Amino acid sequence: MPKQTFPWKKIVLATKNKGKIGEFSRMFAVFDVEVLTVADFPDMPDVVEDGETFEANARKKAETIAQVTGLPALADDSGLEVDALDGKPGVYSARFAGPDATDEENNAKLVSLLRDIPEDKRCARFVSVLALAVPQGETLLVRGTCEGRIVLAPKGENGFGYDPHFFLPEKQRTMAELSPEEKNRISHRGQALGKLEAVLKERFV
Ligand SMILES: O=P(O)(O)OP(=O)(O)OP(=O)(O)OC[C@H]1O[C@@H](n2cnc3c(O)ncnc32)[C@H](O)[C@@H]1O
Ligand SMILES: [Mg+2]
Repeated sequence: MPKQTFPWKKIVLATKNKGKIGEFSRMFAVFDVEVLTVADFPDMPDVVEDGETFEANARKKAETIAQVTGLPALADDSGLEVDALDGKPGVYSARFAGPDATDEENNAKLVSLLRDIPEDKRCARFVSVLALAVPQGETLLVRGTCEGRIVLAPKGENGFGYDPHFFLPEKQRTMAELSPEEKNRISHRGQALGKLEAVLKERFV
């Protein structure tokens, strides 16, 4: 199948998260663009995610990497919002259990906080904000969400992060039980990339 045209020849993924890189690589395979990551460049600065919103952090990551590489850069700032925890962990999802927390530690903290809350009160959503920064021009921001609920027992081997604890009622499976294609079709990241694609089509075709 011929690849769909893309406004640029190259794009840099401004993320160090292997799970995100895997998902984006698959999603970008339909476009005629070379996908690079920060690992392809020596001496990339570490971006401090000190914003109060997903938008602020995504913008900072994308603009920093676009500036140092001279290429369009796509960043994703994402996380989990649990209603019973007043939207936590939110922008702190990666560091929920501490500054260098692993996925396992973050999941253990999530489970410990929700243990006494009945399952029908454990509504949650994944949020992904994508920022596309181009060397000249305004940064584009889009937001995608995916609704579900938190289960205490992890299930599934796919995905990353909170996926084994994120249950999708309409699929009757956790996010980690979906194939990579299925996850991309319904996920917060897939939704956000769809919106970005629509904005790019409007601007550049
Ligand atoms: O900042 P970068 O380098 O992109 O990588 P990161 O892992 O630090 O990413 P974030 O700052 O955006 O933190 C998002 C956290 O939310 C969680 N998360 C985001 N998307 C997820 C998904 O699709 N499935 C499960 N957990 C996800 C995951 O634990 C991440 O550590
Ligand atoms: Mg991060």
